Amino acid sequence: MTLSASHPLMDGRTAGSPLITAYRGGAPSRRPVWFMRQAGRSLPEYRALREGIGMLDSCLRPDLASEITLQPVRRHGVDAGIFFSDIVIPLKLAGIDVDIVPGVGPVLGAPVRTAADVRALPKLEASALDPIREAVAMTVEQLGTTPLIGFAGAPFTLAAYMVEGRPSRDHLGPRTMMHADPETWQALANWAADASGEFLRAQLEAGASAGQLFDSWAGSLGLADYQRHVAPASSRALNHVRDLGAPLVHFGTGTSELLVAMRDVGVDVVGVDYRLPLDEANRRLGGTVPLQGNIDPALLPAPWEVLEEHVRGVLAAGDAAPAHVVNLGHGVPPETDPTVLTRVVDLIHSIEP
Ligand SMILES: Cc1c2[nH]c(c1CCC(=O)O)Cc1[nH]c(c(CCC(=O)O)c1C)Cc1[nH]c(c(CCC(=O)O)c1C)Cc1[nH]c(c(C)c1CCC(=O)O)C2
Repeated sequence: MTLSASHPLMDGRTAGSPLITAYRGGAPSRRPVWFMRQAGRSLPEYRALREGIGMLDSCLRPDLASEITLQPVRRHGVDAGIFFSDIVIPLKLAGIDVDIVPGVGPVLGAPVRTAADVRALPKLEASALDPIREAVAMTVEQLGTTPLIGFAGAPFTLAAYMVEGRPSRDHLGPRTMMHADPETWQALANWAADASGEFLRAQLEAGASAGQLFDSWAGSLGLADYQRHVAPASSRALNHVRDLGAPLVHFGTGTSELLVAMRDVGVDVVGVDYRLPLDEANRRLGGTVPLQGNIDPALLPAPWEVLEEHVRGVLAAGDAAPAHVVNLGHGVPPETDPTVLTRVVDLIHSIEP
């Protein structure tokens, strides 16, 4: 463990928090809850702050990134902040031409498709991550005993954007490359692993108390492809931070068939999307790890009675796991009424852990 003695996980601020207790498989004082994409367009205070400022620019201004991270913690009383940034920030900081186009997602100036393209990828310099370190440090200062979760994109999800050059449905480009030119694929996946790993390490060292690897698009892969062409790179990304001793979470969507393989890259907690009930996910994992999930975002606009019954069902299914951190099965949809999220948090906290 090389976190400094004044790190929130080391100086007594967050180690006993409900989130970190549950991530470590213990019995928390209340059932912890946070939401993927809790910061963002569902909040009017976010839209006001972002007025006229590009998404990636806002991520690289420490004062803005910090304030946006804190907004949902103040409003909803969730058990964690998730650092406001994006999985493509390490690409941007390495000098790659990438932007986030509103309503579309990450778009690259030039896709990365050949061995020469991969060889020409720039190295992410440690000093380029300074705005990230500064934003995290400002944020944990304000968060006090509430832990901050750092994150990074998993190599497959990042490489999917890099090969396609933009969001795609089926991720044919990267899935072709891993078979047609496995050496180039491996070099690209390793580049992405190292960039993501360093991005996550910067957040953890600067004060984040846990880390989540997002492999949002891993569900487009069969198990054999995942194990052979993807899992080693995901493990390599996490090798950058394992010595720090902070709990690590692994999440993807459409990954019901991949849960065991995703655990086996070496994580403490598995995130489950909305497709698989948590008791079944726990059965597939043999009761080995705490689970995070999995309120269906589609139910957030449903009548309260319908949503409440669903949330209670998620908690009951989560009881099967060694420990449970409540989340959504994917991110908060931008049109979500934020008062509903606060009500969900209050409901969860009112129930015996
Ligand atoms: C696939 C992925 C991306 N980025 C991310 C993932 C993995 C998680 C997931 O599956 O959702 C990760 C991410 N992106 C963002 C966060 C912040 C923390 C959080 O609150 O969860 C996190 C953890 C902010 C963001 N990242 C983005 C927004 C929206 C930007 C805006 O406000 O206009 C936010 C708040 C942009 C983004 N960035 C990306 C997409 C697909 C988009 C949406 C594009 C759109 O619909 O406009 C790539």
